[in-house]
Amino acid sequence: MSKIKICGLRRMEDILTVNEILPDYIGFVFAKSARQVNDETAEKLKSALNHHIKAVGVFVNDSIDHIVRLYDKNVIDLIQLHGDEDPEYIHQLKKKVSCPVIKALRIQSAEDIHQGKVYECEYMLLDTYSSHQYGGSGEAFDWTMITQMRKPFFLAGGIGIDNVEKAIHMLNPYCVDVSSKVETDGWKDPNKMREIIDKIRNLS
Ligand SMILES: O=C(O)c1ccccc1NCC(=O)[C@H](O)[C@H](O)COP(=O)(O)O
Repeated sequence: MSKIKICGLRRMEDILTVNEILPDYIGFVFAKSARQVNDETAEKLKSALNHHIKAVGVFVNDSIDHIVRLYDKNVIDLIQLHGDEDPEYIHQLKKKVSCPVIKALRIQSAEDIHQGKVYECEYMLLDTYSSHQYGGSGEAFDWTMITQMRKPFFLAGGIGIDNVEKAIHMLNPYCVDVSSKVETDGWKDPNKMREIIDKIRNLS
C-alpha cells in the first residue's frame, strides 16, 4: 500500500486532525508560499505531532545551515528539496545530516524523470512543473511520462480523492503527496484529509 504525505500544515488544529488520522508524513513548507511556516511555528507544531508521523521540511534553494539547524532541533525528520538544488548541494547537505533526503523533480517532459539518477538521495518526488510556483500548484501532470523509476518516489501534483485510486493502481508510488485538494479556501480541511486517508487505506 502506498504511504501518504499531507503537505503544507501550518496550524495547531491541522496537527490535531493528523494526530487522529495518522498519515505517514506531514510537510512543513519553509519556502516562500501561501503555506509557508516560520521556524518557531514549525517547532511548536512538531512538538505536538504524534511520534508515529514523520515531519518533512520542504525547502526551495535554502541555505544548508538553515536546514541543519531545523534538523538538529528535531523540527524535521526528513528533508525535501523542491528547488534547483544541484548534486553538489545535496552532497554537502548529506555530510551534515543523517536523515533521508527527498529530491523533487518538476516534470515537464519524460526526460526530466531521468535527471533523478544524478542525485544522492533516498527518495525522488515527482511534481507538476509550473512557471510561477515551485510547488503546491494543485495540477496533475501526465503520469504516462513516468517510466523506470529506480528509486522509491513520492507522487505529487493535484492528487485528490478524484484521482488517487488511479494514481496508486497505475504507478504504485512509494507515497502519495497531497496538498491543494485537501484544502478549503486555502486551509487544510479535516474532512477532506480524513476522506483521502480512508480511501487510500481501503484500497485493495
Ligand atoms: O505547497 C506549497 O505551497 C509549496 C511551495 C513551494 C515549494 C513546494 C511546495 N509544496 C511541496 C509539496 O510537497 C506539495 O505537496 C506538492 O507540491 C503537491 O501540491 P498540490 O499540487 O497542491 O497537491
